[in-house]
Amino acid sequence: MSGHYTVTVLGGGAWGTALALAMLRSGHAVRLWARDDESVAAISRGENPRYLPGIAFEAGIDATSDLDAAIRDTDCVLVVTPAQTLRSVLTGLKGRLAPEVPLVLCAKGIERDTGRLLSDIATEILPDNPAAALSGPSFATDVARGLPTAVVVAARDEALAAALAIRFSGTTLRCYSSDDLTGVELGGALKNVFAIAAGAVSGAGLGASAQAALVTRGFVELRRVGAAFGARAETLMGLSGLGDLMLTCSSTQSRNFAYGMALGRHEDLADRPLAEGVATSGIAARIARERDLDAPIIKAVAAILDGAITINEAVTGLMSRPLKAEAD
Ligand SMILES: NC(=O)C1=CN([C@@H]2O[C@H](COP(=O)(O)OP(=O)(O)OC[C@H]3O[C@@H](n4cnc5c(N)ncnc54)[C@H](O)[C@@H]3O)[C@@H](O)[C@H]2O)C=CC1
Ligand SMILES: O=C(CO)COP(=O)(O)O
Repeated sequence: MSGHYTVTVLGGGAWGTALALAMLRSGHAVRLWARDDESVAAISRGENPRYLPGIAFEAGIDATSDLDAAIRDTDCVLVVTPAQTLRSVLTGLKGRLAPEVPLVLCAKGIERDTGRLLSDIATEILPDNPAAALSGPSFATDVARGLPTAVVVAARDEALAAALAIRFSGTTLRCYSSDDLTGVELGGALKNVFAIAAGAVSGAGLGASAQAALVTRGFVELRRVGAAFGARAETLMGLSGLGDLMLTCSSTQSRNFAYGMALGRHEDLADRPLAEGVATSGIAARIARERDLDAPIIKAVAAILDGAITINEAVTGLMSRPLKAEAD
């Protein structure tokens, strides 16, 4: 896996910038496409004050707002815009991106209107480009600062996943590989819903014991939903699943956890940073209903966000469910 490799990152937010830096530090030529000139100029200067305030980074990312220039003769495209924008971003690549160039999906979510996983959207729109996903416990600020981080790169083609993981890994980013694309995608998408729930428990002052119970039972739901999608249990016990739950269900650095905290404290929820779990909770609850899956926490988060129930009512509902064996 040696030789010159060009990586294109689509998205100039926190995670796009951090991954571009990680790719640069792994020795690749890196282009970053952002839709606004302000971000392009800032990233070229070595900063991204809007999304990574206070972090100065090395020069070397070739930032541009010209999509064709960004994808020309590239070896790999990392798609790092929010999950609900993936369809429009990939549609913009149609007829422009060379076939066979892998698409590495780095957002964490499920399409709100269709319930589709991001790799399904990619395969629908760009069937000639193999889809992969990168996920795991990784705050953009940590990665941008060069702190040690481990993630998983998944593709249905095991050899592709392994090749990408080797390419992407560097001294501070360690990439494991997996052929369980569905499991890796679901782990990343659903942990955001549980992070909102954990944040709400914290914000509402319900105690550390309740928070631990919530995350543990959330993990059970993740495994149930995962099984319905054909995800492997061991994948969900890995970095994109348990690992990301541990990170984002316990840290105010997580935007989803912080969103939940604000919810629990009855703070204003307008104009907050991106919290992917908001969109994912509604569609995940719908999927659970349609497939008759036992997912009370997911459904409670969706109902709270819809304004259908309060946090107190959700807690009462969860605590008064029929008693049963833990393993059921
Ligand atoms: N920030 C983090 O620590 C991590 C984020 N992620 C995931 O990465 C994805 C992106 O998150 P962030 O970069 O953190 O969000 P962000 O809010 O920091 O940045 C989003 C970027 O996408 C751009 N964007 C939005 N809509 C667009 C469109 N239609 N076309 C082109 N560009 C568009 C925005 O201008 C902005 O530059 C999310 O799914 C998130 O869950 C995953 C791991 C870590
Ligand atoms: O996915 C993340 C870390 O792995 C980032 O979490 P937030 O989007 O909640 O900030």
